[in-house]
Amino acid sequence: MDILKETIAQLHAENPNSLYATAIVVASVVALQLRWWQQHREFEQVYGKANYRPKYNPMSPFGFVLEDWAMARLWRDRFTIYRNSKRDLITLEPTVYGRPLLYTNSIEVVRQIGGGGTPTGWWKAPWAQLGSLYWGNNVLAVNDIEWKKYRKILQPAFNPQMYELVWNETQKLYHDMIVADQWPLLSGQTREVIHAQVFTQRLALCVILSCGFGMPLRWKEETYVGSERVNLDESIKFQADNNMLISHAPKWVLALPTEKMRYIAKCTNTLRSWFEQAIRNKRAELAEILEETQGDVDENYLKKDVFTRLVLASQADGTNRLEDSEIIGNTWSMYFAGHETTASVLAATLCLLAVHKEEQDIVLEEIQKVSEQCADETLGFDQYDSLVRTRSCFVEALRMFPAGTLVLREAREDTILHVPGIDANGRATEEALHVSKGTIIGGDMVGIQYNPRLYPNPEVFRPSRWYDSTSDDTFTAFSIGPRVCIGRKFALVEGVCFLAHLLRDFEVFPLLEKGESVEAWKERVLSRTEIKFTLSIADAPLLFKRR
Ligand code: HEM
Repeated sequence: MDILKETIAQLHAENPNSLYATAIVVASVVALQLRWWQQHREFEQVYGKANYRPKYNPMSPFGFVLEDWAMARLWRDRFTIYRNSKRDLITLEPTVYGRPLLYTNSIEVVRQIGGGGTPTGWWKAPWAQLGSLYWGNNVLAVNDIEWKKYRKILQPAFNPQMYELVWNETQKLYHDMIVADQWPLLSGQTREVIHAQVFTQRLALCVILSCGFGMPLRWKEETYVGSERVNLDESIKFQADNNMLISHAPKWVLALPTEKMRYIAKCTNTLRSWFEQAIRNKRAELAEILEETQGDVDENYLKKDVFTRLVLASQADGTNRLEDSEIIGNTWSMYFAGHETTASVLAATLCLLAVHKEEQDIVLEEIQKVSEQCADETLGFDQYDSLVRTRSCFVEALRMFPAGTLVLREAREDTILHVPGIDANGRATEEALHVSKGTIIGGDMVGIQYNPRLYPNPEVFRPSRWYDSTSDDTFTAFSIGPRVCIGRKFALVEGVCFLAHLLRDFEVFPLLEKGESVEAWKERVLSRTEIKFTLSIADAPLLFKRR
């Protein structure tokens, strides 16, 4: 306030006409404040007094910059924010900046809002998708006919052949990693890893490149692209970490001559060159195949991988045709959705197993038993279904650290939501809540995974909750309904294969700092997350001992 007064006084001194300017500034501030106040009043009239008051709207740029996307606070308060609400829904009213919105920790509500394939009901509002639309329209960000078109192009690539490839590629990369990074080979030898994410991210990048895009990469292979001499892995990571800034900041901010902005430009150019080159190469490959087969291309080739299908669609006629920007947008969304997410969950699984020796023993017993039934003890994709306990550890870690944090939707019309809850006598209830057009709701994936109605004692790492899962739909952290994660099985196969190989060869322990107890390690590692576009465990310091 003092700064405002000083600025006004200075303006007056320098120029008497500044009175008009001052009046305009003050009127704008008052109008904004009134608008803010009116929005909040209307919201309270419809949905009742706020249950939760963070400073900023979690999805706003302010929330992102000033409070680690304010999601950090939702993570910190995950055991308490829904406690005083009788229904699995709260009203969240920012006290400093941003529109009020609803938040839910009910998977049943997510099922109702999670569509996006119809022109009515709930949708992914374009204002909330700026971060995902930077590279072009894509399946993650759009709605209605466009979404259906992308999903129809991409879905056939997610087939048993692809999952088998994911398994084989993960297995190959694991062995590559052991040799290239010189992991110990003699029993009892150890390896200290300060950030397990370094190798889980490399794995996830190589697997998505190979199985999603048909571009195999060896563990140590360099991925320099174009003239900028920036590594591809690094560019993707930097882009993802700074996505909010890149997609929301005005052009002049990105052109500022600071080190960070120059590096952002380099990473963006690297990725753009890579996308353009990849499209050119794929078009050339397709032309050759069409010539060789005289247009009679094998059905399996047409389902081959996501990238082939996207480039093929750019040669289609009519409404199914894709522009280059749509190929790039969809390629980016696959990278983004399929890379960091899986890598984060793998790191979290290893951390949780490091401090739950009893669970590690259960998994080892399963892996050894299943291996014994294989020729040469080589685990193949056929064994995936038998590794139930290994998969359960991955899914339980995903529950505790849900990499996809938010299913965000806006009501396109007045509608009714059926919201579950529990009454004062502990009986299950269901409320029909009238929701007005324009209301925003966040399907809070952290809230859902820690909802005691869905997962009793949610703070406990208990993989056995998943032993009897007969349907993938029970893995709620991948969302639910028509817009369920398209890469769900891809991530599960990659995670299980890598864990089965690593845990068969190595015992994992927490890597303690000097004088640190295991309890202190748990506090340092398991209670801190990093939330950018995805949620991940902040650090994963581990010690691996060769069995
Ligand atoms: C553990 C790993 C993963 C987690 C936790 C995860 C989580 C999610 C969630 C929660 C959604 C719903 C988002 C929304 O509706 O707003 C989603 C959608 C999506 N995911 Fe995943 N995902 C993972 C791995 C993958 C992989 C490996 C791929 C690709 C190979 C992928 C591709 C996608 C795509 C394209 C969508 C958009 C689907 C649509 O809207 O139709 N994800 N994911």
